[in-house]
Amino acid sequence: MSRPLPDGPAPSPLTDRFGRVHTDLRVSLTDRCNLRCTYCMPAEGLDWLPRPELLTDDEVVRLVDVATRRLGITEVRLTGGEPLLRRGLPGLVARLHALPDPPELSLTTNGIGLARSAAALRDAGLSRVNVSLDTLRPERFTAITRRDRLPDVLAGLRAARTAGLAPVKINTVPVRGVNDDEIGELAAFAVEHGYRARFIESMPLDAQGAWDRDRMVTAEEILGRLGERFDLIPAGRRDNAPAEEWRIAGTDTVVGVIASVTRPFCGGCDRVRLTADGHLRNCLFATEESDLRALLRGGAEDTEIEAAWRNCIAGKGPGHAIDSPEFRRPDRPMSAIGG
Ligand SMILES: Nc1nc2c(ncn2[C@@H]2O[C@H](COP(=O)(O)OP(=O)(O)OP(=O)(O)O)[C@@H](O)[C@H]2O)c(=O)[nH]1
Ligand SMILES: C[S@@+](CC[C@H](N)C(=O)[O-])C[C@H]1O[C@@H](n2cnc3c(N)ncnc32)[C@H](O)[C@@H]1O
Ligand code: SF4
Ligand code: SF4
Repeated sequence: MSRPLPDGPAPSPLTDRFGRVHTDLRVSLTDRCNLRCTYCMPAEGLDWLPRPELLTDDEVVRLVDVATRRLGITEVRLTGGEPLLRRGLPGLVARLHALPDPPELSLTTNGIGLARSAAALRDAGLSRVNVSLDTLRPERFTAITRRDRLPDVLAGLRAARTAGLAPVKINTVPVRGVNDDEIGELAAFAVEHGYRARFIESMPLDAQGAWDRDRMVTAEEILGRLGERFDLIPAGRRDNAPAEEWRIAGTDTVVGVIASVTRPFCGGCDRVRLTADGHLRNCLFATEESDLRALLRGGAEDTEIEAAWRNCIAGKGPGHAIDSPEFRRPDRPMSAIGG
């Protein structure tokens, strides 16, 4: 939505050739991670970006400033890799919150370290947080993430709720034969503790290229599992958000399904992504990027950054083509794009 500015014209919307208006920016703050989820990256990790290649805090703030003042971006989600690994994150959040046209700020995290930082992040201006959790069973957690950190994640969830980073949403990627039998339990856990639960179809974006459609648990199956245990009342979809949502009858708990593969929502896509090394991507599955870091470090004016951004969005395709024979994985995996 266009908003008037105290010192200039309202930003003109960031519209692509299909008429989709982009208001949601996802910013990856690092490609590093302290977990090794099997559906995301290999046990040995990846060749992390060298630190000088990462955008500095000043550079992130400058790009978000341009995006909010000139391009109509209203929401910014901080992600990664694991964004809580970024040093001084509350300070960066505070700077983004203090911009002339501050966006709504949210965070997607694996929750490790959130127990320590939730209150500081809220005080800095973070609105809400989504925490990834694939199982409630310690041994299974270690098998899925290759790290023994379940208590840290649960403590992070509690701290986020206590800090009022609401709603706290849990993101679960069910994998057949691994944790798909826990869908009902995870939803019951959300009811008991006042979280929202979302179940995500896995996508061919793991770094090892091992994604297998047959191991992906479909939205239909997820809803079948939930339906065995609960009555679900449709709650619709919030604007262009990926999650279709239901309220669990007799509770205030909302559960969602993100069916990127079997029920793609590309027709309403309002997202653009900035990688940790400053490359703009018009789609999770984009095969081309626009190097904003080179512009920044070359001394570009705001107008040049704005033009590059609009040009990137102008080249956006209709959506992913996971089911097409021509489908080609992007060069970067999910953890390096910013999920
Ligand atoms: N295909 C596709 N999937 C997406 C996109 N954005 C998010 N997702 C999927 O949704 C999952 C959860 O993303 P989150 O980072 O929690 O963000 P979100 O669901 O947009 O967050 P809310 O604003 O709280 O609804 C990701 O892991 C992706 O699998 C997108 O633009 N395209
Ligand atoms: C890439 S992670 C980055 C943020 C943080 N490390 C986390 O796990 O929340 C963002 C989201 O992507 C999801 N994700 C990772 N690999 C995925 C895949 N192959 N398909 C679908 N979602 C995936 C994770 O479950 C998580 O909810
Ligand atoms: S899903 Fe998130 S926590 Fe898991 S390995 Fe990927 S980036 Fe790390
Ligand atoms: S796959 Fe691309 S076009 Fe489709 S919703 Fe995701 S980012 Fe948007």
